[in-house]
Amino acid sequence: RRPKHFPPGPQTIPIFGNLHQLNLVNPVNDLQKLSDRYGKVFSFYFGGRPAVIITGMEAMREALLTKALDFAGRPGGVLLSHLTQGKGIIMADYGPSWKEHRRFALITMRNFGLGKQSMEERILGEVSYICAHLEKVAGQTIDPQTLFHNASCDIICSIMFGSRYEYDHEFFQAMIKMMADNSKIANGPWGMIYDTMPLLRNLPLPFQSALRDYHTVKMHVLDIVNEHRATRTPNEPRDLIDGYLDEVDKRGQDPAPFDDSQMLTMLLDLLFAGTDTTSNTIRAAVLYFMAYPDIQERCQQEIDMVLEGRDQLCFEDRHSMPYTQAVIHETQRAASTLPLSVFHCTTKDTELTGYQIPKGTLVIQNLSSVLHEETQWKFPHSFNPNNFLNEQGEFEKPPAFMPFSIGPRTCLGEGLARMELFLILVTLLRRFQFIWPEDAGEPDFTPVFGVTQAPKPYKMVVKPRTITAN
Ligand code: HEM
Repeated sequence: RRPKHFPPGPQTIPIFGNLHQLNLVNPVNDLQKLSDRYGKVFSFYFGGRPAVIITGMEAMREALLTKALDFAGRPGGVLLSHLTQGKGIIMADYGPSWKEHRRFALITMRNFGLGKQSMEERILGEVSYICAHLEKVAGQTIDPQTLFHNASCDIICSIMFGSRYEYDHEFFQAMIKMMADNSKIANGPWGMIYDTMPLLRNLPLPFQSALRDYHTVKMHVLDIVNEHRATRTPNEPRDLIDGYLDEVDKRGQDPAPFDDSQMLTMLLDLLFAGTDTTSNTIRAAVLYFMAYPDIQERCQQEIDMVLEGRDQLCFEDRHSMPYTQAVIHETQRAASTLPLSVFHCTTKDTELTGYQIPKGTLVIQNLSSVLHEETQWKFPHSFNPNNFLNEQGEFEKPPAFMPFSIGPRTCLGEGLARMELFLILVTLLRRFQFIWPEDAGEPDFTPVFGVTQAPKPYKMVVKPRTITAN
């Protein structure tokens, strides 16, 4: 039975709660239907555990901005928190350790060039590997998934480890596969079963491989940390790991909360959060370019005009490319890469839209509902860059654009991700034409659900463009 003044929701049954009312392969539509019936803030039982689902922009802003600290916790007892043991950043409890690691990661990424020339160079350097690969396969029909995953992951590796991997490196490939698999398991049916039925956790079910893979990558990253320890010069950080080791030195006898175990989880957090997210968004963008060749061509005309035969692009160029900016943002809106964000929990007894929510309640942000909310968008259900253009054709970002979430737990990598999306997609559009293969049927936009949602695997043909100087 729901507590008094708790948000309303569907009738529960023993053991399952409301789980039987969700399509576990992709629950987003079902959550939207339940909101249509019970309101923007409703409750749902995952087994015996109550969760509050937030739908739509107004309620989202009330929870994550107006009552930011009340809703800034992360839940324990779910697969992701078991993997990370509540350490690092993503699944860390709201408190001093999370705050200091988040601050450290943001400052260090800035010191290694975020917002400065060097981060642009790092990303553009990686883009040259993508272009070299695409030139080799020009005219052939290829699946771009691995290529974009490799590139996104390598950018994070270069910030953390000081060097990138060759795309065919054995460990690199294993790590990328682990991240894609774990993302699918963590928010898919097996993740739900793990989270709601603790009695099944020790059985040999697919979430066991998620736990095993996570440990394998962690051990490899530990080797990289130890190598850094042996070769570093204190106070001359080459990368994020050296920066962390300097921080531990600075803190002397009592380095808390900085230690090896926190560092490893933070490194895996950044790898995990920074790979699939960006790569799946790039893949969605290319799918839309092929499905809407007129939009692709209009971007290319704008890019050619702004760059005027210049070789190199820079992040500042985005201000002169309103249409292309609109297309990239529209991709993020339509792709809704983290449809249910990362789960939160309340840090104290609180209220939302008049309902009472006790401390420790699981909170799920339906970000996808905001990105498609009918009262917030000119064209909520179709792919249309005009969602981000005003009547003068200028780029404008509506307040309901929140793919990175909002509030104190908002995506730590937003700045990096926005720079990557712009530099990678604009360079690719400038150099190549993306063509939907003739024998591939109609493009299918149905997403594959996970912590990070992805387009279904697809094939594409690339053709090098002749850049026209204006
Ligand atoms: C298109 C790309 C990306 C999208 C759409 C995205 C989206 C998100 C979202 C929705 C959250 C959850 C926020 C919340 O709980 O309220 C999040 C958290 C996070 N993201 Fe991203 N992200 C992207 C790229 C990145 C990159 C490149 C990095 C790495 C540098 C990164 C690092 C993180 C971290 C560390 C968190 C946890 C923040 C915390 O708990 O304090 N993300 N991201």
